[in-house]
Amino acid sequence: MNNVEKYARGYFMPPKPSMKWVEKEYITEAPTWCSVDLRDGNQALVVPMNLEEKLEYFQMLVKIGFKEIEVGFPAASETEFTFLRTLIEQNLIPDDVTIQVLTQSREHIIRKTFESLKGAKSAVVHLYNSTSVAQREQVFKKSKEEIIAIAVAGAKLFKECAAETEGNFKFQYSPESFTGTEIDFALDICNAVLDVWQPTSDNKVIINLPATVSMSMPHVYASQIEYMSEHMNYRDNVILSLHPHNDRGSGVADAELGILAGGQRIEGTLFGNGERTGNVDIVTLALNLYSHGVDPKLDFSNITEIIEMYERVTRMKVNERQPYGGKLVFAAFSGSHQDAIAKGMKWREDNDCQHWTVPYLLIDPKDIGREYEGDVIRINSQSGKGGIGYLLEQKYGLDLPARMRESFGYAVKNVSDREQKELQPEEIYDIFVREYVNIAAPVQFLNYRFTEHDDFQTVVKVKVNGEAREFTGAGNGRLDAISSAIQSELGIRYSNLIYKEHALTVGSSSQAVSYIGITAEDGTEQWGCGIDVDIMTSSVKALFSAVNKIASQRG
Ligand SMILES: CC(=O)SCCNC(=O)CCNC(=O)[C@H](O)C(C)(C)COP(=O)(O)OP(=O)(O)OC[C@H]1O[C@@H](n2cnc3c(N)ncnc32)[C@H](O)[C@@H]1OP(=O)(O)O
Ligand SMILES: CC(C)C(=O)C(=O)O
Ligand SMILES: [Mg+2]
Repeated sequence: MNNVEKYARGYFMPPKPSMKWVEKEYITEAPTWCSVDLRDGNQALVVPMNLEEKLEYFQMLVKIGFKEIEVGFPAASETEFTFLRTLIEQNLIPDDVTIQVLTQSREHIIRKTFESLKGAKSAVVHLYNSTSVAQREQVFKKSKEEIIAIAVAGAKLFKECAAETEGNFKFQYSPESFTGTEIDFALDICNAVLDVWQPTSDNKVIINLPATVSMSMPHVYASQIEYMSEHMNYRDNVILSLHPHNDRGSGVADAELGILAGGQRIEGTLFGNGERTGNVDIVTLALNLYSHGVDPKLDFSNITEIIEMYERVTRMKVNERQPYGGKLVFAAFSGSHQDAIAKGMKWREDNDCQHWTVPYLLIDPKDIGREYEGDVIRINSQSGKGGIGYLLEQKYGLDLPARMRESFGYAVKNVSDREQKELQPEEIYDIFVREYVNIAAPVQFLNYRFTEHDDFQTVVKVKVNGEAREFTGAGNGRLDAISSAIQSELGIRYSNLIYKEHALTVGSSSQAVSYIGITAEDGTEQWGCGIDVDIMTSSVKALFSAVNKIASQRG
């Protein structure tokens, strides 16, 4: 790749850009959203959607809350035309939703477009022609004046057709390839169209400034938008719309800075489907606003359902790292992230938090229908005790002592590392049970009885390697008595007994769970867990589990 001299910047920075948008810190209210999924998105698909698919998609867009929807390019194909007729004739357009259709500035296409709109209560009719240097020179081979004439002729025909067609029509004009157009020429052509349409406060016109191909860094696009916004005639009666594509990966940034610079309306698609690298992703834009505490006026509370429909009817895939929608965007595999998330969640439970501040999670996954369990803390060899412990606690109600979490964390990581795979919660639970719970070999605990005088005396029935035996011992508590019986009968010494117990609130609520940690003579710490309906028995089982780990290592 050594042809860099082949390339040069092809955009036009406005003269003396004032860049007032830089001083604005954030977007204070949602723009008007216009979905172009069924037009720009559809025209980019390998197999464009059929009638039923477009209908299903339209209904989902309505459910999400879009009030403006570009439903197609009616003159393009029979399916496009029939789709629009179906929406109108079957009365499928809610009263508060305005449909939009696109047309080139060519007489027969404009006439066909208005024909398709017969009977529509209201619609935005969208006219475009290309204005960039490259398109003027190479495609249209026309002067600036001739390009303006194409736009003006279309604009005039719009008025004529609208007058002949019953319905309430709003007009929209796009200088297509705006980002490769000299800024003053873009202004001239928009003003020429506005002169024809004569917008008023009751009948505003939409001027849509597309980054048909994104060519610059976002601050340039924002400066172009600000320039147009400040210099355009009839500005009060113009709705300034933006239509970013994502060629440089900056569609979202273009849209956000463009809004700061004066854009009032955004055209985009769900998950950024669209020509080449796509249109700007409205899910991201809307949820970015949401994350700042600004109501986006779109509802993505069931993103899974939206993705299911989107993938089925477009035959596209939502990338796993796609902001908000991607399967992995809330997932934390790495130990320190999991630990911080688990602590952050706990903090929220324990404190009266007004705002969401959980580390690493920009928004609460639950707000868009994602689950903490399965979507957030996921376990592999990069994970740590915090996340693993959190998962055991959330899903199985097992609240391990801190030091046991550490020991268990390493056990789980080792399995994941060895098997080179992610571990599911059930597999983690199985490892826990296998490693710690009610371990009965080589010593199988059967039952105990106590007598109490000055201290507690016990007789514990066990089987050692299958052979029945009775251990006896005494201590100043029941567990202490059993512990001394085990140590003297088995000849095993340990110290630093750590004990924790709680009721099992997940699953069967009548169970008690105990955890015991002991330090063997060689200094290693061993952990055991006992689960039983009786709390005393659960702690004895926990002790035997820990002792069995020392005993089995001893051979
Ligand atoms: C950036 C965008 O997304 S723009 C929208 C793009 N979407 C689409 O094109 C999808 C739907 N389009 C179609 O189905 C077809 O292109 C149709 C039906 C609209 C037109 O079909 P055709 O006339 O057969 O073909 P085509 O689009 O190639 O026409 C090109 C001609 O239109 C002219 N033209 C293209 N766009 C425009 C326009 N916006 N205004 C006026 N003339 C235009 C070209 O200069 C060319 O002229 P020429 O015949 O003198 O060379
Ligand atoms: C028709 C126009 C608005 C378009 O889709 C674009 O320029 O990308
Ligand atoms: Mg486009």
